Formats: sequence, C-alpha cells, structure tokens
Amino acid sequence: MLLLISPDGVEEALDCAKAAEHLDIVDVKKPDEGSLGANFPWVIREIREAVPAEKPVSATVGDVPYKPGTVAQAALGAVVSGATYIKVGLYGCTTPDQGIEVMRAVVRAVKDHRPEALVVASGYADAHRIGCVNPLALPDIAARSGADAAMLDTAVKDGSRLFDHVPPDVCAEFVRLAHASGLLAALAGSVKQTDLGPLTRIGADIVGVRGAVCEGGDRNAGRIQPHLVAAFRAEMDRQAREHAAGVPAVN
Ligand SMILES: O=C[C@H](O)COP(=O)(O)O
Repeated sequence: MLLLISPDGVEEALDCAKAAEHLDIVDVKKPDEGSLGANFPWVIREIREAVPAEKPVSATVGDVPYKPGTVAQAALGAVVSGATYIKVGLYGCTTPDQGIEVMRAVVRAVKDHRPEALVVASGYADAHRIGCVNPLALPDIAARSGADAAMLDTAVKDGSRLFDHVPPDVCAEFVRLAHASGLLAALAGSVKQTDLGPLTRIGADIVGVRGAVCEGGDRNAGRIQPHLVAAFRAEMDRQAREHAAGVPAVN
C-alpha cells in the first residue's frame, strides 16, 4: 500500500520532504477550500521543486462542480504545473453519467499533455450528506472515463471517518470493483493508524492521510510532523508484515 500525504503548502511540503523515505506520494491541496480543495499552480510548481524528484506529486483539482469544461481546464493547469497524479472530487455530480462526462474531459485534457500522468476519480464516503454520487459508483465512473484510479475521501471533515460512512466490508467491495476494472483503489477520510489493519486486509493500493500526521491530529490547526509520518509508515509496514505472515486480525 502506498502512503499519500497531503501538505497544504510549500512549508509543509518541506516537512514532508524531511520524511520522504516514509511516504510515497506528496499530494498538494488547499484544505481551507474544501476536502479536496485545489491549490495555486505556483504552489504545485514550488512543491514539485521542493520534494525529491523520485517522489510523485499529486494535486487535487477541487471539490468540483458538474462543469466538464471548467474542470478539464483546471486539471490541465495541475498537470502543467508538475503534478503527475491528478485528483478530481466529483462533489457536484449527482449521477454516474455526470461523473463520467466530467472525468472523460479531465482524462483527455491531462493525457493529451502528459500521457503517463495518472487520473484519479474521487468520490466521497459521506456522499449521502452532500447529495453526490454513491461511493460504489466510483470504480465504474473511473473505468468508463479512462481514469487510472478510483478514490474515496470524506467531504465533511467533522471528525467522522471513512469507516463511519462506508464500513470495511463495503470498502472491500469498492476495492474489488476497482481491481476488476484494472484500476488502483485509493482510500482516505480521517484515517487513523487503527484503520490500517482493515485497509491492509482489504487490499487498498493507496491510503491518503493528513490529520493523522498533523500535530494533535488536527488537519486545520496542526502542522504535518515528520515523526508522525514515520510512525504512521511504521504501522503500515507492521500491518503489511503481519498480513503477509497470516497473523490473525486484532482490529
Ligand atoms: O487525500 C487525503 C486527505 O488529505 C485526507 O485528509 P484527512 O486524513 O485529514 O481526512
């Protein structure tokens, strides 16, 4: 499982760079603009320059409306700025067809510019609170639009977590559907170390984290701490070893 960490700007990205050996993907976002809030192109560029070249930089395009043209243009901005994972939160899409339309436009805009870039279609585990597409629709939306990964995050960062809205057996179905279509499956949403056992067992490819590696577990007031990134990674590695060894689950 790959570890994706979301700094909110250049300063925190430099802290991620200090913990670079413990993480796999640096994900640029602007949390004060939403769960998948988009940051400025120049911030993506500066972060790309600040983190080791072998670490991919991801950028979120935002909690986007059902406006395929607008979103495609924003996605192009992210890839031109140096991101190679382009994440789109389908916040304003209320049906799978709307999600597919937006994602097809994004895939074309991104891959015309950089064919090897990965496009991530993200939905929300707490979709019922905001009225957007159902979490289990995401793998099909991603597959039918030519995206590379399906993701879930939470839209409302009020302390509720991924598994509060989509329990582990349903997340397992999400991963199964994604893999059946040849997609990567990414899961996030106030994930804590105690969630890593189930996430490992259900075979998620990427876990996305911010709050759990911020001081005090606070994704807004706290800053990303390199030692918390290292501790989170150590627990991921421990869970992976136990899973590989067939040790029975304790959480
Ligand atoms: O993409 C991952 C998100 O930034 C997760 O943030 P969070 O762990 O604070 O919910």
